[in-house]
Amino acid sequence: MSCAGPPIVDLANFEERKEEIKNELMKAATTVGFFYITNHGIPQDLIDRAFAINARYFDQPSEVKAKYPSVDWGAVKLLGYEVNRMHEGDGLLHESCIQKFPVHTEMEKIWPTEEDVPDFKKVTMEFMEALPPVVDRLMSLFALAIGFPEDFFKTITDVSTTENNSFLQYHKYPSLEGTERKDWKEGVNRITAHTDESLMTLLFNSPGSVGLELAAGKDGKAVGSEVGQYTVEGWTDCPPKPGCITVNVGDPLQFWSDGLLKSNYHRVRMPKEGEPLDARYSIGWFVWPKDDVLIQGPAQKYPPTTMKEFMKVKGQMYGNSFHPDPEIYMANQHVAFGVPQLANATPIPAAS
Ligand SMILES: O=C(O)CCC(=O)C(=O)O
Ligand SMILES: [Fe+2]
Repeated sequence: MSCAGPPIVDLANFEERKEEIKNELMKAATTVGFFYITNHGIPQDLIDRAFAINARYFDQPSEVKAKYPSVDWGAVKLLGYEVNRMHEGDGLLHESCIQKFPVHTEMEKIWPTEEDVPDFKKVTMEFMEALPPVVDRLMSLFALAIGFPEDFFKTITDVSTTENNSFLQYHKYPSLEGTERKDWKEGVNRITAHTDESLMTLLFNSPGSVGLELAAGKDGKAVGSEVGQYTVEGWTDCPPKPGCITVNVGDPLQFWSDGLLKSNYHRVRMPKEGEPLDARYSIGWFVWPKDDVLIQGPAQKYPPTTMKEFMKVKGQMYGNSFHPDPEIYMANQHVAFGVPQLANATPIPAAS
């Protein structure tokens, strides 16, 4: 097992160890912006079943997946199936589908039927229900550390109301077997460099999956602000760890903490020489604050905003890159997701 990657924070005996855990979380979140959690309470068997459903969903023929397309939905667009191609009409680089709690009635159009993907709804619901308690524990400690009441984020992210926007995203990065490495254009990634628009993301990567990288803290450097010129430097691997969930800070938490907690760049790069070319699966739980809640830290370092306003500025789901320097951040707003990789992309054959 590799020792690389962000720190591991052990959540065992949470109630008795709150102070210690808070300090460890803050150390990671204020530097790397990423950390692993262990003893998080989510049974491995449930995670395995969610991954099995993930594969079962994406293994359906395109016509089946096309029955459950994305729909515009308030400030956060998309529910349902989405694809990201290297270039219009070329090979598939990444597919995803988004699920929310059924308190959102739009979900009725999104759940695949039992015939199409048996057990999809059952397992997805069981998995989603297991996640908020983990988020609440982490966010209660971040709230205290930032200077808010312990339950500050609990109300803002409460999943039981229709105002809630948190979502689960199943990802598949189709197999690259049969493609020629020399045909991969330089700079093409399975997911390009981005920061998350969520308050916080719980990321599940299947064992042995490669490619997640992060550019942490001061080593992450945005270069250029023109479309096609944008790069980030200082990448390090963030491999999956057995029994751990990868967690990262997102943009609104950086705002809410007056820049203390870092929403750092990350990406999924293409496999290196010798690494597996098979399909890669991951699952993200994107903790999303309610649309109209005022986002501002105790020191008011950044201008106040709301999720609705922030998403307008950020533009797209996989929008643009947040930079801790507000000037660079604003300058980067027009650098759309995928543009750098699309501009020079070489086709790879479509996955079957
Ligand atoms: O698939 C992964 O490991 C990363 C996905 C990701 O960064 C995202 O969905 O925001
Ligand atoms: Fe991300």
